[in-house]
Parts: sequence; C-alpha cells; structure tokens
Amino acid sequence: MSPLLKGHGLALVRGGRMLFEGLDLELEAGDALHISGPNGSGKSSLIRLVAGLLRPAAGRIERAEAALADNLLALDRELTLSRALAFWKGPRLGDAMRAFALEDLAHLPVRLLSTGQAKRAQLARVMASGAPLWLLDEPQNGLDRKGLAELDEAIAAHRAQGGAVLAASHTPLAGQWRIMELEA
Ligand SMILES: Nc1ncnc2c1ncn2[C@@H]1O[C@H](COP(=O)(O)OP(=O)(O)OP(=O)(O)O)[C@@H](O)[C@H]1O
Repeated sequence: MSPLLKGHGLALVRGGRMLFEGLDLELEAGDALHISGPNGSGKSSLIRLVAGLLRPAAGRIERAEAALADNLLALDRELTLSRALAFWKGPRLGDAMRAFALEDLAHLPVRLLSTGQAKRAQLARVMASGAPLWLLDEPQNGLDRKGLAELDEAIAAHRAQGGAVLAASHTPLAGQWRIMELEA
C-alpha cells in the first residue's frame, strides 16, 4: 500500500532564513507524527508546506487528499455553523458534528462562537471532509477537557479507519505518536 504522505529532502526558507533542510517524512495508514520544537522553529510552516500552501526550496512531496486545520477557521463567519460546515460538502458532516458536540450550536452564526467552540467547528470540518490525511496545527488550542477528549477520540478513530495525522503541538497528544523535533 502506498503511503498517505511522503516528503523527501524537504527544505524551506521563510523570511530569508532556512527553517529546515534535508527533511524526510513518511506517513502510512494509521500513522501519526507529532512535530514539536521551539517557537519559530517552523512547525506551522511545515504543516502549510505539506498542505501545498508554501513551496519547498528543495525536495518533493507526494500525498493523499488532505484536510487542514490551522490558525484560520475557514468557515464563513456570517453563516450558521451548520451552513458554514455544509459549504465544504464533506461526506461525514453528521458524524463530525456529533463527534465534537456541535449539534446545539448548529443554528448559531459562526461569528458568535467562542474560541473553543470555533476550534471544535474547525476540527469537525476536517473530520467531515473524509480526507485520509489530517494536517493539524495546534489542534488542542482553546479546547476544554471535554473538547480535548473529543479530539483524542476523533484522532484515534481516524487512525483506526486507515487515516493518518500530522500535527504540530507544544503539548503531548494522546496515543502513540512518532515525534519529530524541529530545531530553533
Ligand atoms: N509570512 C511569513 N513571512 C516570512 N517569515 C515568516 C512568515 N510566517 C512565519 N515566518 C517565519 O518563519 C519562522 C517559522 O514560523 P512558524 O510559524 O512556522 O513557527 P512555529 O514553530 O510554528 O512557531 P510557534 O511555536 O510560535 O507557533 C519564524 O521565524 C517566522 O518569523
């Protein structure tokens, strides 16, 4: 079976600085890779590179369909949550709204969501997409204890169903993760 993500010899320059070079990545079905490292080391940049939003200075990336949750919500603030999520036409919208306990918020405009509610909505968008590769930048930010448990459960279920996860985070994530530490 071919990997869901394969990056070879990746180098990335931002703001005139080489953030990393010679970086190899491989994720197969069920895998999870936790990118850690100090502020400014390039964790978010690596996630955006894999998403295709940045170009590598060197190296190659091949990957399956991916869904990204980064610092942009990517939901229309003026629509109700259910309509904003439906815009993405994900095959698993109902499951995702239940997984992140969003049913009671479905009729609220996105702009009224709290920080943690918005994070849950963003993670639900990723889950609803049905994409096999999840790219998560600081997925725990803003989540309360229940939200953290929902996230852990969603990731475990995604992996069990043959998905893979690449996550940047300052805090440990539940379950078995490979860890890649970027240097300052
Ligand atoms: N749009 C940009 N243009 C130029 N440089 C940028 C841009 N965005 C980020 N950088 C620089 O790239 C470097 C890596 O930033 P990045 O956000 O990837 O780090 P990070 O490891 O995710 O940090 P943190 O732990 O603070 O979230 C930093 O030096 C940052 O200043």
